[in-house]
Amino acid sequence: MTARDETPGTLIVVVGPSGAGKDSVMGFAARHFVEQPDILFVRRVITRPSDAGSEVHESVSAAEFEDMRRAGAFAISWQAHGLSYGIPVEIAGKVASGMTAIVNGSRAALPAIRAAFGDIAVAVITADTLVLARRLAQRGRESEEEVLRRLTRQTPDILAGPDVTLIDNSGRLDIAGRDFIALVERHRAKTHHSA
Ligand SMILES: Nc1ncnc2c1ncn2[C@@H]1O[C@H](COP(=O)(O)OP(=O)(O)OP(=O)(O)O)[C@@H](O)[C@H]1O
Ligand SMILES: O=P(O)(O)OC[C@H]1O[C@H](OP(=O)(O)O)[C@H](O)[C@@H]1O
Repeated sequence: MTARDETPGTLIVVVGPSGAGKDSVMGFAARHFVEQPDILFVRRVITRPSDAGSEVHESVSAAEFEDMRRAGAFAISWQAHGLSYGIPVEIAGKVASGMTAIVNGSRAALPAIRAAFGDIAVAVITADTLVLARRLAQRGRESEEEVLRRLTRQTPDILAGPDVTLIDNSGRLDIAGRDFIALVERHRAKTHHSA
């Protein structure tokens, strides 16, 4: 019996290079699944000001983040780009109770996320390198230097694996968004069948 058979819900972890459109694709799906009680878009805790970017997150200071981490507030936490990110510990219980939870993850933290949650689904959002560069420059959230660091960030190769689905967002957002919605629906159907 696999962990998926034992766990009614699924954690869908969205990863991919900076600028590929993880937040945009998740936002598209969140509008589609609005008021669906079994679908949860996880609000991350991040040491980033709340007015930076489109992601709705809980913004905390570095000291507050460390206090929360020590108190066991996170199912998993990681660091990247000089920031700390945490997934609230309550999410594990919600997945165990049958919800389909969707979170913006990290390629580098995938092994730790798998270790914490067991059987997960991974959605890799990709886009051509030139598209990434253009989008990050246009978004304007980071300095030119930081954009360059993001474009050249070295991460483990996670494109293969039975739990991995690739979604190309080089083109229109609604095309990638619908592919992602279909992925969520597939996992949701598994939950309903095992109930
Ligand atoms: N399909 C698309 N077509 C045009 N612009 C897009 C598309 N998808 C995303 N964008 C834009 O590209 C920029 C990067 O998107 P987004 O912030 O969603 O990426 P991300 O993968 O979450 O990046 P990061 O990891 O840096 O947070 C944003 O300004 C967004 O509006
Ligand atoms: O490069 P990898 O390890 O995939 O991801 C590192 C971090 O970068 C992105 O965060 P942000 O929202 O752009 O700050 C991701 O969401 C992740 O938390």
